[in-house]
Amino acid sequence: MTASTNGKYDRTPLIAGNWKMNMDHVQAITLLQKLAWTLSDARHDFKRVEVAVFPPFTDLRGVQTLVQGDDLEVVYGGQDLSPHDSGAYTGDISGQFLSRLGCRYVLVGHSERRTIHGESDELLQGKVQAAYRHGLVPVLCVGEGLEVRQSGGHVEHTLAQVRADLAGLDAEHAARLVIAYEPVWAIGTGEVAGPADAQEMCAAIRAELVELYDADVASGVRLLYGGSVKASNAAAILRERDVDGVLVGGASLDVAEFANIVRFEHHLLTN
Ligand SMILES: O=C(CO)COP(=O)(O)O
Repeated sequence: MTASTNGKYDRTPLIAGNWKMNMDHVQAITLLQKLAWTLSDARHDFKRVEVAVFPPFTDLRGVQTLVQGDDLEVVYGGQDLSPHDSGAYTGDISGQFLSRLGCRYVLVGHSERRTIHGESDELLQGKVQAAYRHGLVPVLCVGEGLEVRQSGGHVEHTLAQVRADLAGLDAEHAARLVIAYEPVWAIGTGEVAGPADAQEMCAAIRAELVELYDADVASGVRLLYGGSVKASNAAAILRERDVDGVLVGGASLDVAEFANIVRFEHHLLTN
């Protein structure tokens, strides 16, 4: 256990807000400023619980300027990146650009990219590698759809994604990885996987990382849960042993709600 942990976790919890295709660059500044004020009023300790936001690409320059100008401790990342570094890839964004904008993280393989844009595991493998080439930490998103869940194949399905997307990644890089388990049936639906479901999958992913790498690597990787997370259910999910954070969609657009998720420890103490 290190000084930066919260006393219960071996890994610093990460509370991340995926804004998806919401908030233009003007709205983004207002949202982030309010979030920073709210957390500062609450004396949030960002070293104990890390806070990250994933705004649309067009917001990132403004976010960078605000974070640097006001010395904010919120970190940020891109929602996607190209597997390539530069060239004739119209509409794509290089990890180099994200890195230059001060991003710490980048989402890779969000289910909306996998389904709407048909992103394959082969492509995602290239994106994971590209993230590391540019000094970004990938937040690799995995998870099953409703049919797979109903057939009981959710663990094997999700682990197969982990294996495929991490193929060729060495232990040194893998140790810094973040993986988000986001069951597709629980995203934006109000359906939330129970804490036990989140723990089941996170434990299975951690065990898979022991197989793929070793126990040291596996114990350092942070595993998040995502899918209809709100202030009212976050604390129970985050209490689970292998769940090290949450990736929040809709609720991250509401400052008070998101701030309460960030302050889940407070809920653990008071509820
Ligand atoms: O996809 C998600 C986060 O990446 C989850 O979205 P919701 O929290 O809106 O269900």
